Amino acid sequence: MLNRLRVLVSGLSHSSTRCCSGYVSRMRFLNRLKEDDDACAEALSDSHLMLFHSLQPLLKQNQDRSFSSVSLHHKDVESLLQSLGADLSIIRESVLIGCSDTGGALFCLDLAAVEAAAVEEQNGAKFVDLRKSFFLLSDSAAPLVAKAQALLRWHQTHRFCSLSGKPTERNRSGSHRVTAGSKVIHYPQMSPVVIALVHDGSRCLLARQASFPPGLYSALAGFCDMGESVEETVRREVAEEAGLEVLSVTYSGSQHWPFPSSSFMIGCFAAVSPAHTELSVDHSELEDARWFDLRQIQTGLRVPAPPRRGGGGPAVTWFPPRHAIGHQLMQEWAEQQQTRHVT
Ligand SMILES: NC(=O)C1=CN([C@@H]2O[C@H](COP(=O)(O)OP(=O)(O)OC[C@H]3O[C@@H](n4cnc5c(N)ncnc54)[C@H](O)[C@@H]3O)[C@@H](O)[C@H]2O)C=CC1
Ligand SMILES: [Mg+2]
Repeated sequence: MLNRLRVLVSGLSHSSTRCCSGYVSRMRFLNRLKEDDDACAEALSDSHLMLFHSLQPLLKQNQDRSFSSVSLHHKDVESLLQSLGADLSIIRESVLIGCSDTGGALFCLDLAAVEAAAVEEQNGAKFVDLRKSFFLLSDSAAPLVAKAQALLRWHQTHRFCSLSGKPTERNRSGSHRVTAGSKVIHYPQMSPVVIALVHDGSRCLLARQASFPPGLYSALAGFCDMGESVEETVRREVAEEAGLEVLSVTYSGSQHWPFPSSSFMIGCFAAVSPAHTELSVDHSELEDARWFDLRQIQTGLRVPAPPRRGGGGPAVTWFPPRHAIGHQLMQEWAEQQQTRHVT
């Protein structure tokens, strides 16, 4: 499942600026780089940098037609910037995002200061909007690209202290910013959001907002209010949006979601009574909400996201891509239903 602990990559080198194999070693290595500016600067000089331009990741198409993000070694980024006559000091803006599969630290860098087309041409790749990238990248690659973009965005939008209005300065890894001349520290933040697959025992409830692409349905979602527990948010959102009373809430998994700015999605199942399933949809929030049975969910899960455009007919019903937690909830529910029918 999406957020069951997924070990990013393994590393084998034992030098001080590279992480060792094993999850504990890698996490301690990354934590040291967050806290020690000198160690981080040293690691950066022998690291790969995932490239962005104006928050769009650089993607290249592989021989098997799949897509991957482009990460260049520090020295290749220097060569690239030199060839474009750009200031090499922008590399200092790199943000630490994890460990690469060759064992070194992995950073990301936004090349907004140089011409996008020149970078694309030199790398045989394209800068692609993040939403589009999500549909092109594999479900193992998309989360790291999303994390990188979210951190770059956070740095771009937190250049000033919200308390004093003074400029903020980042540490070397980019794990936090400090208000100039003070000890006020600012850390990247996510907004907690619940996403709940409401079910009545044999069907589940999906909805679409007017802003969704045609035919897309997903589980109900909503931002947590200050002071609320996850269970309270689920009960409130389902009551507000669909007019239903939730009887019980079960946690499934979680996910960082970069749109429109970082949310922390908490995925749950929400049971309602099969005797009280009549919907009263809040049309200021939702364009439509409907009950789907197992067969309809299984059919929808097989439709590629987004589906190929047909010739003007009614939009086919489709669900979020495989790596979205909305998809994972539907998949899990369908598997549970199937097991119930078999046993
Ligand atoms: N990963 C996935 O599968 C899915 C992710 N989502 C994400 O969940 C998020 C929340 O879903 P919605 O139904 O839009 O939420 P929602 O039902 O809470 O409605 C959004 C409204 O809540 C208010 N709001 C309260 N706190 C807010 C905050 N911290 N940031 C922004 N607006 C806030 C605003 O008025 C906004 O228009 C969306 O950003 C969407 O991208 C939604 C469905 C599927
Ligand atoms: Mg909502």
